[in-house]
Amino acid sequence: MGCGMKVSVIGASGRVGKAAAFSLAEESVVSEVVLLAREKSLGRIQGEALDMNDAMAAKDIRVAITPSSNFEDLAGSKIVVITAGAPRTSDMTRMDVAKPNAKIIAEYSRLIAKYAPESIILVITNPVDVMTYVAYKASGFPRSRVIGLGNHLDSLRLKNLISKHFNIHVSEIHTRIIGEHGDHMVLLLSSTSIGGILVKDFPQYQSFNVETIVDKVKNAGSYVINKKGATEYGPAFAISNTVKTIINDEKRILTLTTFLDGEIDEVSDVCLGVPVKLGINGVERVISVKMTDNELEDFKTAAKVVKKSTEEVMASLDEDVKD
Ligand SMILES: NC(=O)c1ccc[n+]([C@@H]2O[C@H](COP(=O)([O-])OP(=O)(O)OC[C@H]3O[C@@H](n4cnc5c(N)ncnc54)[C@H](O)[C@@H]3O)[C@@H](O)[C@H]2O)c1
Repeated sequence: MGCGMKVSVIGASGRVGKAAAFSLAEESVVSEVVLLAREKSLGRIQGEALDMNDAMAAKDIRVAITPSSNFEDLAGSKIVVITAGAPRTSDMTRMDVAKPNAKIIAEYSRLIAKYAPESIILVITNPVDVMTYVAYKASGFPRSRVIGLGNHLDSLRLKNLISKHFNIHVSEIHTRIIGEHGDHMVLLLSSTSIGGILVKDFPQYQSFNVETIVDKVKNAGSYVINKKGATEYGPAFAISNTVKTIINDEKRILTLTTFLDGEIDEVSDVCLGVPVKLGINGVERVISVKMTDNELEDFKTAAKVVKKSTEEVMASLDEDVKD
């Protein structure tokens, strides 16, 4: 195979997992994608792998796509993406599935620590901020190597909406959502810029309704789930984008979930979405952003809410995960 790295996806029979695996297989920096699923889903992921192989041949891409239900196949992975989890229907909150998902994440994190002890874990399963905390504790990995997709997708959704409103190319939009990947997400409006100019200085800002935009981002996932049953392409590309940033050691600043230890207004012992500098070893550092008083207040509320949920979920797990 090429000189790229091995990436594994746990939960690859699911919609986000298979879309992410497909998107990862296309990345030139990835030499092997392992599709991992439970024994009962092995036939399905074998079919997915064959189908993906045909697509790669059409694009002249040489990549190994390995379907497996054997966790020993995690060995040598640079990154392990976890998308396994109980499904969330449009009437369920992300917290409704927190406790059952925490058991799944704890179990898989231990297996990752056993078979791929040098890897970076990228958690997708919701509620992603709480699940990242569970993966951090259960794996015993340093915090730099346990990351959640956090607000990356929220921030991409926001970029899209701002691009549409101002009718300016999406690559010119610099904006960020931090906090919880959920109801307590915080739009950093004060530092949002378009082509280097603060968004508030644009004439179209007069008709820019911040509350409506935030609501649209908050409900974007449920809206898609309602229409087509699941989100796939958005999360898949947000995942492959994050993986590529790590493998290429790009040092980009993405808004991902990480364990906080007082870097932002002394918020600690909780995993939340914040801007992080990302490189080959995972999170290099948390970027402390300048916020208005209101933004900071909202961020602290998000921290409080996620911490409370995390404590509830951790209390439901075995003793050895809580250490
Ligand atoms: N963080 C984000 O931005 C983001 C975006 C989209 C989806 N998600 C989350 O990703 C997860 C996957 O979503 P999906 O649409 O692919 O769901 P899905 O139901 O299509 O797939 C879930 C996968 O988990 C597996 N699974 C279910 N129960 C399991 C168990 N008890 N043990 C082991 N594996 C089990 C299934 O077999 C399947 O492979 C969900 O938690 C969803 O909320 C997060």
